[in-house]
Amino acid sequence: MAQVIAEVSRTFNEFLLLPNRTRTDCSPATVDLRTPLVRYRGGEPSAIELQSPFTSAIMQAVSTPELAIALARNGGLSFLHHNQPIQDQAAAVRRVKNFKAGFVTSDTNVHSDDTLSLLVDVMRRTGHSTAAVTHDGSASGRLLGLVTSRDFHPQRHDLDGPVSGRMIPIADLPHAGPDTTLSEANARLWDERLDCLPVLDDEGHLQYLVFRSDYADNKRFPDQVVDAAKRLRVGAGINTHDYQERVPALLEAGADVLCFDSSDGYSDWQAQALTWVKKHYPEIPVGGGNVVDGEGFTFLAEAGADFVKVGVGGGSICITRDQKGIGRGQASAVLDVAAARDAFRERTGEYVPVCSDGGLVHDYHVALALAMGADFVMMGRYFARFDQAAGAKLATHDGFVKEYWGEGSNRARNWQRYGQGGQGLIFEEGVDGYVPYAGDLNEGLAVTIAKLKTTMVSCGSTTLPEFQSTARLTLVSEQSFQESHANVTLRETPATLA
Ligand SMILES: NC(=O)C1=CN([C@@H]2O[C@H](COP(=O)(O)OP(=O)(O)OC[C@H]3O[C@@H](n4cnc5c(N)ncnc54)[C@H](O)[C@@H]3O)[C@@H](O)[C@H]2O)C=CC1
Ligand SMILES: O=c1[nH]c(=O)c2[nH+]cn([C@@H]3O[C@H](COP(=O)(O)O)[C@@H](O)[C@H]3O)c2[nH]1
Ligand SMILES: [K+]
Repeated sequence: MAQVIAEVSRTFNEFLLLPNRTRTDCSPATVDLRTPLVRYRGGEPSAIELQSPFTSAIMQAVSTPELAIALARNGGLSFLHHNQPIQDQAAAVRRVKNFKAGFVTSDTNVHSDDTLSLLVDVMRRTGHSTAAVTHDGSASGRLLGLVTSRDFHPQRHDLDGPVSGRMIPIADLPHAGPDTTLSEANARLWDERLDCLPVLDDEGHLQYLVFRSDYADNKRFPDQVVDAAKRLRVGAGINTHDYQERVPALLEAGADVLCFDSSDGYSDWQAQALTWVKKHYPEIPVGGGNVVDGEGFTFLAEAGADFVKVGVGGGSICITRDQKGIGRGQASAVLDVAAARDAFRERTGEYVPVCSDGGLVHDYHVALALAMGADFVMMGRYFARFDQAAGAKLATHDGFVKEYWGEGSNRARNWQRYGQGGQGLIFEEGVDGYVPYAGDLNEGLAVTIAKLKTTMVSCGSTTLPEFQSTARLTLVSEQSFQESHANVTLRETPATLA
């Protein structure tokens, strides 16, 4: 006979945190959000630590190289999606690993005989006003000169003339060699009063541009997640179909960590694939999932998973519960899995971090997931709203939106699902839609981090392990849920005090 779990399956909206005593040394400035990403033995540090407990979802609409760079600079980590050819995903990994703070690959490039009017078009398209003039018009061609929007004016200069007529030629242009460090480049920008310093290789080919206007930007990220060579860290999603080809290519490209991406990780496919990766590439950490209970967690931890992802059907674009009748309220799932993780540590001495994936609707849900035992969270909708995500930004009568679609939706054309038994996609497990546009990740995530730190201060915790072990949670009734929201008619515009 089927077994019925006695406990009701609960979501984050049903819980609130109780304040604990806050001591005077506990303030947002003293809160430390560091958290382990991968399995470690008690007493030893995790081989990869995040500086803040955020990862971005393994989704086409979310985890681009641009987003991965921005998130790693802010202390988190992205998992680049695998719903693309192996060489394309490897190239995306390389783009993140080759990122050098302050060293920009020029995106506004022309030939010396291109016209000024073409240059105006290129500048309009990229939004940048400094162009590299190279022998082949590419970002890595031999540098012939630089031309900026200040070097010509449509009323003074013939826009049909060549850019070479207005560029500053390389002979007169201060430039630097390939071994230049960022601090050396910045010193020259200030000492020589330059706006831009091109960095060339030994053959005179353009490598990067360093801009004075980025100076403050480079100092802004004290919490970057980097490898031993100070390169940003990046993760990559993999699947249980083509891992024997995909994993070596991703490792070659420099991926720091991998994660199996599946709606249901409690399967022999995933255990076999984990065993294979651990046997052939023991050096690379690899996460597994998704699961929703202790049984699924223990299965994957025993198969070698370096972290386990929790969540079936709770995501904002998910319709798995409607379609397959599979899933569990995310709060119940995280609590159950976290208990199994603690039991696994007791039994084996190994700590296998837990990730709460999907279904985080409000910023405070992140605090709840962490309090319930998650070591870090993964979010799709949240990151899809930012400039750095892949979806197009569209204007509506209510303001801007960004496109966001599920990996199980028709739009994702998820090849491994299409490939089943030679059939196409029989039914969708995700939707295709829009989320409100939220601007730049750097600014949006800073607000979420500030809220999380303030919540932890109210709960009297300066570290995540302390938060997890001392948090007190209460269930909310429908009535008290109503009480939580503002109950006045809101002004259309904020009031200003005289
Ligand atoms: N977290 C969630 O609640 C959900 C997530 N998704 C997302 O949708 C995407 C697709 O997920 P899934 O459909 O679960 O993909 P999947 O590739 O894990 O599974 C697809 C089907 O292939 C089977 N399978 C897996 N490996 C196999 C192998 N080596 N040989 C033969 N059959 C194999 C599975 O049992 C399943 O029936 C993922 O990006 C996932 O994250 C979709 C639905 C729900
Ligand atoms: O049922 C689903 N159908 C889909 O098409 C789909 N695509 C992604 N995912 C999962 O949702 C997570 C992101 O959820 P949020 O947008 O709520 O952060 C992701 O991290 C995934 O776990 C899907 N689930
Ligand atoms: K299963």
